[in-house]
Amino acid sequence: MRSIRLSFGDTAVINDLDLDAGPGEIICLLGPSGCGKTTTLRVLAGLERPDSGSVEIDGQVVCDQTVEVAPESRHIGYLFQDYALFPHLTVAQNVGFGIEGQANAAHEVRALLDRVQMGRFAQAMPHTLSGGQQQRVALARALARKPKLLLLDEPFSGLDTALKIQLRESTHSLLKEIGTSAVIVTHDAEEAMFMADRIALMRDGRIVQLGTPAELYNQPVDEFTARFLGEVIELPGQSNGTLTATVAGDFSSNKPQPTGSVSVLVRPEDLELTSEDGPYVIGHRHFIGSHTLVDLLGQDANLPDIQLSVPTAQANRLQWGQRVCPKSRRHQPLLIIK
Ligand SMILES: Nc1ncnc2c1ncn2[C@@H]1O[C@H](COP(=O)(O)OP(=O)(O)OP(=O)(O)O)[C@@H](O)[C@H]1O
Repeated sequence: MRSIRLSFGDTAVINDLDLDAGPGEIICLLGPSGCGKTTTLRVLAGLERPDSGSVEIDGQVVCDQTVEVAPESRHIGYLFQDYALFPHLTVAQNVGFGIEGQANAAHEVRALLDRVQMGRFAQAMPHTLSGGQQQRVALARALARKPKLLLLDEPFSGLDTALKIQLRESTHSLLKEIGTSAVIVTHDAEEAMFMADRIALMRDGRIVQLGTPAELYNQPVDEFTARFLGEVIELPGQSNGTLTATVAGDFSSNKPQPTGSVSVLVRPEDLELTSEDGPYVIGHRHFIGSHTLVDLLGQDANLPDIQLSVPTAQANRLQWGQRVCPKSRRHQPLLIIK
């Protein structure tokens, strides 16, 4: 899609949005509630007409100022957030809906249901299925017409954590096996990192950053991206423009930096705890298995408390009130901000 703009009344919901998905590529639209993810998906599907811009699917313009191809003629599959299965049709009829007349339709339906491990439920009615089973049927139905592009809106929301993890894995494998390009909407950064080849992080109807999960996680363009993708620790620092000194060590960056008093953002896993006499003391420890979360209480007014995940064996050797110092494993910061 190119230069897409869309307003509802006076409110601009999509602002000049460009997005491409390569063959077989999985793109995740990630962002907070209301940033325009679902609307972007609906524009791709033809369920919403943009005020300007164009949409092309597999080399064919399906929407611009003069063209408007109907949703059913766009060769897309759409997996709705609530799955939207037809309640009065069986599982097999749901999957076969729209391909009934085609040669081999029954065989295709059976093969798809087997692929999503729902073969033995072919004659079941949707209301008798669990949420996870309904999701798999809806996925099979979305794939039945062999779409050029598959659109999935929050495909794992409303499922419990264990099932979500299992379905993410199986959906990812299936999409990669079939090789369909897909755009997935989610507000869950971990889910986006798991599923996506590239993530488009959105805010206020714009893409803030587009890149691989590792690029967004390790080289965020701004504080919003850094915090949205994972936990961040903020260390106060003094910068001369090239080198920034903090309690956890010196940071240098090849990008221009602000000078004077700054904040250095780092990922918690880039800090290690040393028993060196430092400006923090040990506070509460929260055992969570192989690691323990340790509260470090800043002993200086401008040093906020932080929490680090420390191997439990090391954490058990720490004493309440002991002075310690975190050290950075890397000299490259995530970001330096004023
Ligand atoms: N048909 C509509 N009429 C008016 N406003 C709408 C309409 N559809 C969406 N909006 C508004 O557009 C904005 C973006 O909505 P959208 O559903 O695309 O966001 P989202 O990022 O998918 O959010 P969520 O994760 O909560 O679903 C929101 O402020 C929403 O209230």
